[in-house]
Amino acid sequence: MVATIVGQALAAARPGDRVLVVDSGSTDDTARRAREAGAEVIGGPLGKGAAMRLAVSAVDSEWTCFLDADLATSERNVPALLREAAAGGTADHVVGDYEYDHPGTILASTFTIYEPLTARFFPEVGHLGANALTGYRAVRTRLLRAAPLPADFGVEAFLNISIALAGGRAEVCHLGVIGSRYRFHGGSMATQIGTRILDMAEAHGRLAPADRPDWDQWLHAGVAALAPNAADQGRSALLSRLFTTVRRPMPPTGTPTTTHLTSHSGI
Ligand SMILES: O=c1ccn([C@@H]2O[C@H](COP(=O)(O)OP(=O)(O)O)[C@@H](O)[C@H]2O)c(=O)[nH]1
Ligand SMILES: O=C(O)[C@@H](COP(=O)(O)O)O[C@H]1O[C@H](CO)[C@@H](O)[C@H](O)[C@H]1O
Repeated sequence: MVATIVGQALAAARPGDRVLVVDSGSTDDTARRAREAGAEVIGGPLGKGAAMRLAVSAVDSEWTCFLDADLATSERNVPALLREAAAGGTADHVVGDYEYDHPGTILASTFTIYEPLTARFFPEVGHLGANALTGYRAVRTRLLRAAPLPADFGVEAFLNISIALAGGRAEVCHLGVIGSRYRFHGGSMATQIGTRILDMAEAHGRLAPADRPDWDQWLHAGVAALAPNAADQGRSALLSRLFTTVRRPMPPTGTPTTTHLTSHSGI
């Protein structure tokens, strides 16, 4: 499967570009297939963000384009569309939105975990399309070096938030219909996304540490609601369950502590 996206990247590449595949602890034939397709392959640790971090340390181009390995079909060349948007506009971060080839696909953790938490704690991120956690995006490389990327699936939430906080301008680029493997990660992906946002909210003084257990509980309950449920009969039942989840009240939030600010104020 990796050969498809490598072929697209090679077709989109310009002189000086590198097409890198980080083989992050895969146990299948990914490395060989990627090499045979024409990519440079570097061995890396398990974890999506860890793989992306390694790639960032290996490039020196102005832009870095991230592409998921499991693209099976697409109407147009995905990296070429991302490059075009990056080169032709004023954005620092191009977020690739796309249609799934299965029209019933519901991005459950995106809309029950990522969207509500980001809207609550980081409203400056704004709306980044229907698939804000997309694995297809281009970022100005200097913005990727400001802080190490988290090792897990919280990496896209981290990018959306940290680039917005740094004043980077995001733009959504439409990639058409993409066919890829879709799997439920047993809640671990949703937990990683939510935990990353809550960690960042605490680190940026937007969530008081004393309130964190209530938010962890809110996250935990949301993740539990995402698991496939035998009682769901079709898409409507699943959606209805997710809507109930989205509407559950968020914990009240106290004022984050600001003692470090007053102690430096000199007043
Ligand atoms: O340890 C990992 C896990 C994932 N990935 C990359 O992250 C993408 C998305 O992961 P996955 O397909 O498991 O998630 P999904 O897109 O189904 O939510 C994969 O295609 C890989 O390119 C990776 O590099 N290392
Ligand atoms: O499978 C998908 O399309 C989503 C997750 O969908 P959900 O909202 O968890 O159902 O995965 C995206 O988000 C991950 C975490 O940010 C990224 O790493 C994937 O590349 C991206 O496809």
